[in-house]
Amino acid sequence: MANDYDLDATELLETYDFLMKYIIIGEAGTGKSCLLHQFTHNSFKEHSQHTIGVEFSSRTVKLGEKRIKLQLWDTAGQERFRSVTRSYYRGAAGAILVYDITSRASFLNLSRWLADARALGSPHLVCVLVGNKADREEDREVEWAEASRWAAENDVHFLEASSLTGDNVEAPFLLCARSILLAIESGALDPEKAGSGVSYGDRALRRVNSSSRLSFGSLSGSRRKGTVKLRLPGGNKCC
Ligand SMILES: Nc1nc2c(ncn2[C@@H]2O[C@H](COP(=O)(O)OP(=O)(O)OP(=O)(O)O)[C@@H](O)[C@H]2O)c(=O)[nH]1
Repeated sequence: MANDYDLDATELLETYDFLMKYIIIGEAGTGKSCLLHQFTHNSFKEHSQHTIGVEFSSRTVKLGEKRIKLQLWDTAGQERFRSVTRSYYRGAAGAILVYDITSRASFLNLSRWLADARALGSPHLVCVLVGNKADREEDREVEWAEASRWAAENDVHFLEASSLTGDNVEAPFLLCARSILLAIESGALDPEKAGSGVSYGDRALRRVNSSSRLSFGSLSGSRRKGTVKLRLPGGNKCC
C-alpha cells in the first residue's frame, strides 16, 4: 500500500524532518481503510474488504517548513483481531479514532478504543476522533453536537469526514501532526526518547549537525505569541 500519487524528487530521497507513527482504530466497517486509502491515494477504495490484522502505508506531508513522514497502521476493527492489533498500538504518537455517523453502536464503543490506545500508545498520544460517512446525512444516527461533546470530555480533537467524497480526509492527519509538533516544540515530547512514536528524519539531523541546534521556525506563517496555527483545507468542522 505504498503511497505513489504525490512523490517528488525529494521524497524519493526520503528527506523529512520527523517520522511519526499513527494508528487508525475503531469498530469494523466504520471506513478506516477507505479513509486511509483516500488520504494516501486520493481516491475512494471500492469494494473494501475487512482488514485482516493490520496493514501498513505511509505518506509524507508538509506543515509549513516541516516535512513529516507519517507511518500509518490501519488496524482491523473485528473483535477476533483485537489482541494482534493492540500489539501495534505500542509507541504510537497519533491515533485516528473512527466511528460511523450512521452507526450508533460504533459511537458507543469509542471509550474502549480510546482507553486501549492511551494505555498502549505514547504517553503523549494525540487522538483525533473522526465521524466518517458524513455523505450519508439521511442515515445519520449520531449528531455532530453529541460527538463534539464526547470529544471535548475526552480531550480529543474532533471532525466529521467522508472517505467517499474526500471531504475533510486530510484534516485529521494534519491536525494530529500539528499537535505532535507543538508538543515537541514546547518540550513536552522528546523525539529521542524511546516510545515517543516520533523520530528525527535525516533532514532535521542535517540541520542539527550544521547549526548544532534544532530550530522549528514557522509552521504556517501565522505564528504569534507562542501559538502555531495550521491552515486546514476549507470547511473543516473541528474543535
Ligand atoms: N457512504 C460511505 N461509505 C463508506 C465511507 N467509507 C467507507 N465506506 C464503506 O464502508 C464499508 C467499510 O469500509 P472499510 O474501510 O473497509 O471499513 P474498516 O473500518 O476498515 O473495516 P475493518 O477493516 O473491518 O475494521 C465499505 O463498504 C465502504 O465502501 C464513506 O465515507 N461513505
